[in-house]
Amino acid sequence: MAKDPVRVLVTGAAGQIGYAIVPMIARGAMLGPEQPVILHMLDIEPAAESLNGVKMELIDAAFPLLRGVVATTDIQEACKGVNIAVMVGGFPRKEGMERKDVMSKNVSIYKAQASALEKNAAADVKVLVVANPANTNALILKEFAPSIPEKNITCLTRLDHNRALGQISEKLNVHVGDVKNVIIWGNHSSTQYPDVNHATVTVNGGDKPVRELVANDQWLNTEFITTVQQRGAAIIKARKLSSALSAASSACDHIRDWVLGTPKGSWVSMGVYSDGSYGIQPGLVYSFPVTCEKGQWSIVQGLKIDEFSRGKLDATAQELIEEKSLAHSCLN
Ligand SMILES: NC(=O)c1ccc[n+]([C@@H]2O[C@H](COP(=O)([O-])OP(=O)(O)OC[C@H]3O[C@@H](n4cnc5c(N)ncnc54)[C@H](O)[C@@H]3O)[C@@H](O)[C@H]2O)c1
Ligand SMILES: O=C(O)C[C@H](O)C(=O)O
Repeated sequence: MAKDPVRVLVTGAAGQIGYAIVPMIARGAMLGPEQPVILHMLDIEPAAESLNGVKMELIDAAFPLLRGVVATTDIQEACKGVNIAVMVGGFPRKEGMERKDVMSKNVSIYKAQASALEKNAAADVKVLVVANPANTNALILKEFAPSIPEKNITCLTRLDHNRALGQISEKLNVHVGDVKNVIIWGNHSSTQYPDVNHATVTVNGGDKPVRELVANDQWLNTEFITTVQQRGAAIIKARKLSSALSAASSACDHIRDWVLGTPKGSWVSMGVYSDGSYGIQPGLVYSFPVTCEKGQWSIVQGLKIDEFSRGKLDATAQELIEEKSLAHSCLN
């Protein structure tokens, strides 16, 4: 039997990530090759004409899975009945800025859009916040949309996760698809902790620890970590624009695994509302290792955290505590 279409909202759809992600969604990269979709695209008034151009291109691309396009500058209309909301709308940082430098502009957008989502979206809407500062924007959205279950509001750290997989694959000269179970802990910022202590590579049908294969703790504990932490800044320096195709692709990965499930034996990183796991205080949106099944994520429990990692987990939590109070002061 033909499946009913799923309504997917992309905010900031006339921007860079928007332009990269809408064809991916319309081709099935987010919800699978059998799932029809209706795209809801939101942008602001000055971008209305450009947004309409994106709609024209979507029609011209004749995607068989695409069953409709709503392109609007009206937030209420954009949110009507959406099942998935990918929140990209906002302002990107420029060279020399930290992601929290776009805080005051972006958190107020998330406060305003929270109530529109709450009022208009499907009751079980799954929300992914991409715009920076992603964890704190997601937290603000959660606080101002109290009727959306907290488990349904997440932020993107899958890009950092994929960057970590990419660095290991390059170092070991192995296929990236054979590397798994890296972890991004904490904030999508330069304090995030990319952790390879539980990561493995499939070699001759068996899983071998990344630490054993790399055999260079000095590199893993220094350069590897800073490369992943600073990758967003390196892309901005090179392109003069922040990452877009990799962000769009990772956002599709995030939703796909959340909805369709993570492969057996592997986990991914997602920014989720903390429940106190690993000693991270509740009340923060923090990136954890998660597995997903039947549309629900759960934090992987029981991983051993050594002293080096403990310090890093706590430092990025501390930054999120500070961002949270800065965000609240921007909203007052
Ligand atoms: N979490 C991540 O891994 C990650 C990765 C890359 C980029 N980002 C962030 O994603 C965001 C978007 O990046 P981009 O490169 O696409 O930027 P962009 O400037 O190209 O596009 C952003 C779009 O959002 C629109 N917009 C602004 N205010 C809006 C509002 N109130 N409602 C709806 N739309 C609005 C703008 O008009 C623009 O079209 C930035 O904040 C960037 O820092 C996050
Ligand atoms: O670094 C940025 O500002 C953009 C994005 O968050 C990224 O990680 O590429």
